[in-house]
Amino acid sequence: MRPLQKKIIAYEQVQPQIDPQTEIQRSVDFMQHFLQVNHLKTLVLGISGGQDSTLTGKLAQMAVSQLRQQTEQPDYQFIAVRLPYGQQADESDALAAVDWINPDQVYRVNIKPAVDAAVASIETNGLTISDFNKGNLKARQRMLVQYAIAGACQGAVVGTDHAAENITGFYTKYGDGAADLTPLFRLNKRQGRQLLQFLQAPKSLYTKTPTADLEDGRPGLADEVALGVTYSDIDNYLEGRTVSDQAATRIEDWYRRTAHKRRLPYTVFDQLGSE
Ligand SMILES: NC(=O)c1ccc[n+]([C@@H]2O[C@H](COP(=O)([O-])OP(=O)(O)OC[C@H]3O[C@@H](n4cnc5c(N)ncnc54)[C@H](O)[C@@H]3O)[C@@H](O)[C@H]2O)c1
Ligand SMILES: Nc1ncnc2c1ncn2[C@@H]1O[C@H](COP(=O)(O)O)[C@@H](O)[C@H]1O
Ligand SMILES: O=P(O)(O)OP(=O)(O)O
Ligand SMILES: [Mg+2]
Repeated sequence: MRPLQKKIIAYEQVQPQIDPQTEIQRSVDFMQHFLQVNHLKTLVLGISGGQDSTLTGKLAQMAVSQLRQQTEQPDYQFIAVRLPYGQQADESDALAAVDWINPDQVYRVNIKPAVDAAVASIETNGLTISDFNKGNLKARQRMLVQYAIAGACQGAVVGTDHAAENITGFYTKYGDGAADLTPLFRLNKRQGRQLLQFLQAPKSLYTKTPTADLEDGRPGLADEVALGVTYSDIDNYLEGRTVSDQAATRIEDWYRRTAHKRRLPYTVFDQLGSE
């Protein structure tokens, strides 16, 4: 195994094989424990219609439903948040995901007015906000809304980050990368799919092409196209298998370039340039 591969696997804590039932219970137990020790009542998560939020949302709903039964406290709840930027092209997938999760509450906030207003205000200073940059602003606006909801409901924001996204830093810093707990951490993309299959999710939701869908000019751009490497290669790498030198180099390049996202902000005590 490549030396950096070994180091990354140790950090991401991915197992080469999993038992889906065990991992489902592990994430559910973790979320319940998190709520109880922090005296919080609500889990909040944006549901996009993609694989990761479908799985995380289902596990969050399972966690609070069981907790209500076990504790006889009715105030534990899961709030699913629909956060389209105007009209979402794959709205039907988002509705199918919400339908399957069957959340206690569903809120809907159109982020378009806030995002467009922010871009317009910033641009009055003579700056141009690129479509890519605006995409990250959308992700941050979604996070802002989720934190406002959590703040109003004794809640915590759940993140959907998992090993295959974490290793590549394929998320917006302080956007979808910001959360209070990440119950999928340790799983790669195919293991998340395994959990959805075990839970008998609609097949279309776990066979769907993963997309951040952030850019106006490239709607539904596949993560794998943006990354230049497939999830299959990333998953194999994380399971300690051999992948082509080209794929490994690409993955390790993403890993190095995004080191700043997997840590707290730099301070005067940091050795800059040492990562
Ligand atoms: N597919 C899409 O539609 C789409 C659109 C936008 C973004 N994305 C993805 O979302 C992710 C986010 O994009 P991003 O990483 O360009 O933006 P980001 O906002 O997550 O991170 C960039 C910011 O991090 C900070 N930063 C950069 N390098 C740093 C360093 N070495 N040390 C400390 N801070 C540093 C800077 O503030 C910079 O603006 C990417 O993986 C991108 O591909 C996808
Ligand atoms: N359109 C969306 N509605 C609600 N929540 C969303 C939407 N798009 C993204 N999200 C949330 O962000 C994460 C990350 O998405 P990626 O596809 O991995 O970029 C997603 O899991 C949702 O929680
Ligand atoms: O985060 P999601 O739910 O949008 O899943 P994907 O990353 O597969 O688009
Ligand atoms: Mg997505």
